[in-house]
Amino acid sequence: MDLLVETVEPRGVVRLTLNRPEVRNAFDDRLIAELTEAVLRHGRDPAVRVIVLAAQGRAFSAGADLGWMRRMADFSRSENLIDALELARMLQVIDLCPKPTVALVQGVAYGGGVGLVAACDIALAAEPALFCLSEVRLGLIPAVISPYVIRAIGPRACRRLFLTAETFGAQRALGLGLVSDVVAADALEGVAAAVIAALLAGAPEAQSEVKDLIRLVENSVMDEALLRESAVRIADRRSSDEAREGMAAFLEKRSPVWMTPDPEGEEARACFHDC
Ligand SMILES: C/C(=C\C(=O)SCCNC(=O)CCNC(=O)[C@H](O)C(C)(C)COP(=O)(O)OP(=O)(O)OC[C@H]1O[C@@H](n2cnc3c(N)ncnc32)[C@H](O)[C@@H]1OP(=O)(O)O)CC(=O)O
Repeated sequence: MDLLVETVEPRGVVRLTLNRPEVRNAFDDRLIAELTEAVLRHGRDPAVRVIVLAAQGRAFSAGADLGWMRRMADFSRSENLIDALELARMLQVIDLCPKPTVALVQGVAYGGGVGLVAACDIALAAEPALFCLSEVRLGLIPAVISPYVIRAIGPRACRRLFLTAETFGAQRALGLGLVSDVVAADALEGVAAAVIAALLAGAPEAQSEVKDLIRLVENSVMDEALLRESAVRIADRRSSDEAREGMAAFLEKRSPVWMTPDPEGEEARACFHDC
């Protein structure tokens, strides 16, 4: 399997591991299809609370598989377009996933690998991680990844990094906003566990709505309609079951009990997580 899919502890966490270490986890059409399907399926599953994206071996991802890209070069324009749209869809599915996504970047991320990092909500990078938007050195362009990378680090930094294709380390990635944290290599799993615990303590529907709201703000100009929309959302949220439970738990000095639908969809099930 090019993608390992595991349900791991604590309950509610799914770990997706890129598993093509022999090509530094470069993704071809098969891995793209597997990753897209896995994120879609687990993103819809009410029992899943957090999706972790990790990688096997010493690289996080060398981006698009250049053997596959080279083969595609001999196909027609429309076949290339269909193929490129699948790559674009994979990033969009990760970006729009209603569950929090956490990338564990333990090694190099090149080209499309940087796109994967940028599309996740949270990215933890281990010190040896190296990043490169290498496309122009290959005569390619960072195209389908650009919306996510430009959103993460802004157009000024993108001009520098897209045009020079220079490599940069985890600390610079942190300064640019490409990753959320930099940790020592041997601390990556421990920090990930702490972040996952914090995510599990939050209310699932509220987290999904937060992601939606961030997207709305990112895609809007700061106008009256946006201010009103954000007010409408919190007004509605206050009376939601989750908010009632969260506020009651605080006032009663206890941990909240988040309700999630049964995985079979038959009955509501209480899901308790320690804060
Ligand atoms: C998404 C879009 C575009 C892209 O993503 S374009 C691709 C961008 N990626 C790159 O430029 C990375 C190219 N690879 C490297 O520079 C290096 O391999 C590395 C990632 C820095 C790792 O170096 P290391 O020394 O650890 O490993 P090797 O170079 O010896 O590679 C081992 C093995 O893996 C093969 N390989 C590496 N990367 C790829 C790749 N991207 N595709 C296919 N194969 C790859 C390499 O050839 C070696 O194979 P051997 O058979 O063992 O020789 C477009 C958009 O945004 O729209």
